[in-house]
Amino acid sequence: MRVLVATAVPAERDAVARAFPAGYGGAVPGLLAAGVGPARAAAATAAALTAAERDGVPYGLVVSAGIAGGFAPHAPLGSLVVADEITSADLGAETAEGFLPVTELGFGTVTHRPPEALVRRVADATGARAGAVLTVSTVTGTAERAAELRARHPRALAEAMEGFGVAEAAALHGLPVLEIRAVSNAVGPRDRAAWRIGEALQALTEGFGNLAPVLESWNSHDDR
Ligand SMILES: O=C(O)c1cccc(C(=O)CC[C@H]2O[C@@H](n3cnc4c(=O)[nH]cnc43)[C@H](O)[C@@H]2O)c1
Repeated sequence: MRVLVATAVPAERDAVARAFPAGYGGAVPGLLAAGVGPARAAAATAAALTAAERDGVPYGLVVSAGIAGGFAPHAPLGSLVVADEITSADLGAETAEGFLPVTELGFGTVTHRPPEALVRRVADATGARAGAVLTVSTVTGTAERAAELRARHPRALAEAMEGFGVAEAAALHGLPVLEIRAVSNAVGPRDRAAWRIGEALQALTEGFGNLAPVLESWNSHDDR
């Protein structure tokens, strides 16, 4: 089964690629730097999946991967998280009574759920914490917004900007999805000096190194 790993930027793609050095004996995933944000990620991932199908080499699993903000104290800097739900946190309507997700407006979806058994295997193999990973179009920059998101999503471990878009593309192609993130900063007040992007990229490389046998041995029938 072929695996497509979609990151946002080339630095994340290259961090994943370092887990599969020249001479690596197993299957190397397809790697795509899809761009930042859910819309760009969805469009680029859908295009890659369509091209692979057209060329007769379809993918069987799609992975959204990269760095993320972690909700303290649940996801510390440098740690890995794996999504057991991929939820769009800002797709909906603001009302006087608070935020309403699009599902409560009568359309769409706001959550995709990766295969449970695969999430467990990823967590066991990498030490990643499993929980909700939120997709946002605006990076959180205040403690108030961080608290509001956690109040609405008490299981949230991290926020990033692409997972839901990648998951929408995978779903349109009838494919399972995973989201794996390495925490580069805390969700909350903006503090660029506190970002640990290098450490997070290193954690991503190590995580994918440990993950490789899991991805190679998993097939979607395991979860049915
Ligand atoms: O300017 C800022 O204050 C700021 C804070 C955190 C991240 C950014 C980015 O532009 C990175 C976006 C990029 O990285 C992922 N990412 C990393 N940390 C976060 C976060 O705390 N919230 C949302 N996304 C994050 C994201 O998936 C993008 O690909 C700027």
